[in-house]
Amino acid sequence: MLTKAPNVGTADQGPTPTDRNSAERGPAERGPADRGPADQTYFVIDFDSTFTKVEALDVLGEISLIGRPDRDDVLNQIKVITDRGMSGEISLAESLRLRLGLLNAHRDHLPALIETLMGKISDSFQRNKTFLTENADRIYIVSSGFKEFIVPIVTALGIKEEHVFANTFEFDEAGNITGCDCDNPLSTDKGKVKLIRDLNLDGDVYVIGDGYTDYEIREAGLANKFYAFTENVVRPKVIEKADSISPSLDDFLFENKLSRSQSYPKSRINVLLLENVHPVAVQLFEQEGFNVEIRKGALDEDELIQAIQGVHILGIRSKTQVTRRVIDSANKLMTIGAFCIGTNQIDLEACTEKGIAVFNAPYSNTRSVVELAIGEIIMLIRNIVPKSNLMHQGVWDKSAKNSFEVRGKKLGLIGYGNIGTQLSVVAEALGMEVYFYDVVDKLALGNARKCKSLDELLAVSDIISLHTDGRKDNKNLISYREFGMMKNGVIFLNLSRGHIVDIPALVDAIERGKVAGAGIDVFPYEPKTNQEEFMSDLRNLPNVILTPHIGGSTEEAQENIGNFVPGKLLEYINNGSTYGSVNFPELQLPLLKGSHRLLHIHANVPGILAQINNIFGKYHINIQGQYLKTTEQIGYVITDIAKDYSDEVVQELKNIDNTIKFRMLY
Ligand SMILES: NC(=O)c1ccc[n+]([C@@H]2O[C@H](COP(=O)([O-])OP(=O)(O)OC[C@H]3O[C@@H](n4cnc5c(N)ncnc54)[C@H](O)[C@@H]3O)[C@@H](O)[C@H]2O)c1
Ligand SMILES: O=C(O)[C@H](O)COP(=O)(O)O
Repeated sequence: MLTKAPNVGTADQGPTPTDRNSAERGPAERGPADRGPADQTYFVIDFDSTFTKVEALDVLGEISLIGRPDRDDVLNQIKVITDRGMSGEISLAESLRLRLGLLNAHRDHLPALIETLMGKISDSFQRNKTFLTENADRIYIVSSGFKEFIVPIVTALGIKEEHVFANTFEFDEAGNITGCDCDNPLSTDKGKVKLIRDLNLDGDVYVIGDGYTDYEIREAGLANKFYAFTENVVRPKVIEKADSISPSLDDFLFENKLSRSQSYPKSRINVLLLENVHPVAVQLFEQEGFNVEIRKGALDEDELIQAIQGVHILGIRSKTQVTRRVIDSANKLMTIGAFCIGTNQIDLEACTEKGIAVFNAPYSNTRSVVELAIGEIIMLIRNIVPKSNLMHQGVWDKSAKNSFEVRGKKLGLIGYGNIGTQLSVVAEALGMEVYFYDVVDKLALGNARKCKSLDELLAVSDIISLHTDGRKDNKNLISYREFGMMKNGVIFLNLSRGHIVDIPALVDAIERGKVAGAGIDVFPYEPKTNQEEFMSDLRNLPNVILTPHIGGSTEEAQENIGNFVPGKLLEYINNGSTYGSVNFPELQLPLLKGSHRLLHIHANVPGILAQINNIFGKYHINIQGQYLKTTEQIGYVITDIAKDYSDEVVQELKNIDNTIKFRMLY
């Protein structure tokens, strides 16, 4: 059932994963409680590389040095000096003096500088304008930069001008910047310390910045905590001094339970990508602000159990076995992306029971498999492999014996899904007669003929290609009996899943000449990494093409998958949409705008929706949109509500019997 209400729009939210059974106080539980700071709490915020993504004097140099032949060289010198000053290697006063000397800047350069900086405000500061505005009384910008450009930038986000403490430029009569006001403590070493001492803030002080001079405030005992801000720049020397690291302002606000734009800071979302997933996927997750860890090969069960701790999003390909033990031990896992078609390597039942949504890429590599199958069919029926091997040994064996055209041959496809049907069409274009057998009644494409049974297909085909899915029941689908039913000299291909073919039976059929040529891409056991030796009785048999599970391994397919799967995972994480999930009720949700979205995953038993709505009724909460979909095992209810609600509502929703997972998005 799907119920829907209007007026739901966009939002930029992170997830708030909460496992009902988890003892840990999860972020979802914090949502409505996250309000303003206690009285007499002050936030001291740095400007360059914290409030903005850049160092303003670097940008000023880019403007003021335009046309100078040594521009790049001078800019580089400025950057080096900035970094040395920021990490405490040289004094602040020295760093300022050196940089101003190199800049050759003029008053007329300032409007362009301000315009550039306006576009370089740190993303998380832009997102949290409401926090900055609502708490303007307690926020101080303290910087060794210059008021001339800081004030217009920070006041645009609600900061009070009188709370901006920074240097001021000195100009000569012609408007050239000649230096800075030397009486300002911020132009001197430990200037921020002097300033904060003079401010005499009466309460708790939290300092957020990327530089050593920010840490000095804490070192002097004038702040409760120093947060190293790493959204734009990571300075190891500063980090090692910090009480805490804030990869974004959202993270800082989350840590301090303050109201913020994201329900859960994206910088806290951990992604683990295994098996050489395409770099475009890494990029997509990083652009989103997630932490991404990548590993080249697959992991075994114990390794994965270790690696998955704290991971919210797992990305794998066909090799990694995600067993029930792995799922049971995953403490934060919300979703799994199979960067391939097959999902037989994942215990989907265990995932569903734990409320973990699984996605795959059902189409992105199908064409690649089809092309490889066609290529192999031609190579095998022409007996090319032995001929090529002989040529490498210097043997010239020109003959037409056992070499045939594919035109007019009968191709039997077992499994007529996304790959089987495409292969059917391409094979017909080459003049082959296509037969197929599928357990599901499928529409025949082109002139393909449907077989009533597997046996019928086995008996009629000159070439047999396997394209069934990897469900457990298909283990040894093709064994001694099936090879026995095939024509003598059949060409046999398996580019689907290794366990579907009984390898001893295949070896026997090849050795007896029943199978004249075989193309095998998938194996019951496959090496975990490229370093592991491939062991198989299929090695060194005549006219057998062995490939290392590369049916879908083309640049095009991998890039397509690398784009497709993160798209699905991000929609789920950011919006709750499950469209395309292989184990969850599928819901394509509208983007969220202006409301809070509560996502409730539960065992599919009667009465849960009524219980959820009773709670909303009890607390007089107006539902702006509600969506429900169920599968046999689970139900997924999404409710968009107005922002104002209490902790009790969340607690009661989580306490409903049979709740599997609950999270909130805003
Ligand atoms: N070698 C590779 O690199 C590579 C790449 C992509 C896909 N694959 C594998 O190829 C296979 C096919 O992929 P797809 O995208 O076409 O899958 P699909 O799900 O679209 O199609 C599979 C078809 O097989 C049918 N089927 C299942 N069991 C059957 C049986 N016992 N007898 C007859 N029909 C049966 C299903 O009804 C379905 O129509 C999958 O196993 C997939 O994992 C391998
Ligand atoms: O299921 C698939 O798509 C194929 O088997 C390809 O798997 P891979 O991504 O591990 O190569």
